[in-house]
Amino acid sequence: MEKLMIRGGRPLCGTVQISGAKNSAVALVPAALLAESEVVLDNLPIISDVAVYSEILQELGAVVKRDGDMMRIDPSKLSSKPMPNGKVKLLRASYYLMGAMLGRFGEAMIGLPGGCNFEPRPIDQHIKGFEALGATVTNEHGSIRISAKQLRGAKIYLDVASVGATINIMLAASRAQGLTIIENAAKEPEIIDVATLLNAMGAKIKGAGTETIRIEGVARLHGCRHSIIPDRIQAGTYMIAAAATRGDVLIDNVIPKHLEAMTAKLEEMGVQVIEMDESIRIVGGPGYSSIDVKALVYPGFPTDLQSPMTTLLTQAKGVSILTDYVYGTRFKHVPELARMGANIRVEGRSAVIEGGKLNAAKVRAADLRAGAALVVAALTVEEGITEISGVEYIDRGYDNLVENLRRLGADVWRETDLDSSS
Ligand SMILES: CC(=O)N[C@H]1[C@@H](OP(=O)(O)OP(=O)(O)OC[C@H]2O[C@@H](n3ccc(=O)[nH]c3=O)[C@H](O)[C@@H]2O)O[C@H](CO)[C@@H](O)[C@@H]1O
Ligand SMILES: C=C(OP(=O)(O)O)C(=O)O
Repeated sequence: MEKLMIRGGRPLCGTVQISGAKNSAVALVPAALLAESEVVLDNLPIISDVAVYSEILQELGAVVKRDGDMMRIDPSKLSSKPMPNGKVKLLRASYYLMGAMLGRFGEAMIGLPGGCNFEPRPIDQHIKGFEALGATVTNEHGSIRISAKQLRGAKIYLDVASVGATINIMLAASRAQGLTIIENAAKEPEIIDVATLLNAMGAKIKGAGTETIRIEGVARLHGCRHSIIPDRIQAGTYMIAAAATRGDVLIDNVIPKHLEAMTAKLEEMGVQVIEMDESIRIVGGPGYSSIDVKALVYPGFPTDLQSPMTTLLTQAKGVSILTDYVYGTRFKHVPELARMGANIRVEGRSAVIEGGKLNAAKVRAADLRAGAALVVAALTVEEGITEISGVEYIDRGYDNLVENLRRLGADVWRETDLDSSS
């Protein structure tokens, strides 16, 4: 295992290129399994979640070729195979194999997903959707077995606007007989990206990005070429890091519309945000005001930016309150920030943050965005070196992090974490 070493105190300055979105990529790669010929994905992020997914696809018999940010997936020789354990346990989004394999073969046997377990993350709405489509779903020793002689379109109301359930139902329903209507669907941009890919493969999906999605099932899907949308969470993290270090950073290859909640909150604090067509410039200032933030489903402030935003709020004057209405206990970054001198208390689903300087410390990333919060914190520290272990979580979602930060002037490097290997 490795750890990140950061000597902070330098304002980030320059330009950073944002890669394709993790949460799109981990859905688009399994979506390709529904095609009967080659799918080419461009602008894929180089992150461990995608690397693991490509290994899973090869175990299932797909031919996968990767060249930088491009991946060719030929699923024509794919076979239906149970995947109870192994790599599916390494990432959360392995649940998309359920919808993809069910759509392609009428059956799937997949182990329960792994990934960042910052709190219990049920998949009851995914299962409710598969059952509504006519599948039988059983839990066998921690694996989900799903089978259907013939998937049939249905009207499905989601109790919560779940990103994963919306996409999983779209995947399976693309190959069902007749019309599926998802009500109270999630509206995240990654859902539109998946629908765009599926439609390019021959699916008939309308309404993605709204709360009602209509999917007219088709008999077969074919290959295509698709470019993945930019990662709004990665972009938001760099926006936060630029503001926290009082820097001046141009964040390039973004869709500013996807970052409206982030932009609004930064402006409210007193950060200068300049939006262009495909980039956003952040100009930090000497002092920021405390604010309240509510993490909500899209287009609200994203829960995936809640942890790094907590760090930024330690740099504001006074008391800020950050409430997470999506994941009410996603606060594993808080005790680690406290080791760095932060004054934060968790009350119910809120973090109450009092502004103040942070110190260097040895800290541990317990999940992906908790890791991002610690990286931003370390960049603000004026004296000493912060050591962040648990880098494997950060590598799940940040393409080229160390190089990007170095190009922006940060003093950051990786070292072998001898403590974790002993
Ligand atoms: C791979 C991927 O895209 N991950 C994202 C996805 O996760 P994921 O798709 O797992 O998150 P969901 O949108 O499903 O979860 C939203 C809320 O619904 C609840 N819920 C969800 C499903 C279900 O069957 N039952 C249920 O109760 C969850 O506990 C949570 O409180 O959306 C989350 C919310 O934006 C993000 O934090 C994750 O980065
Ligand atoms: C929670 C996240 O991802 P996942 O759902 O893949 O664990 C995230 O990206 O912040």
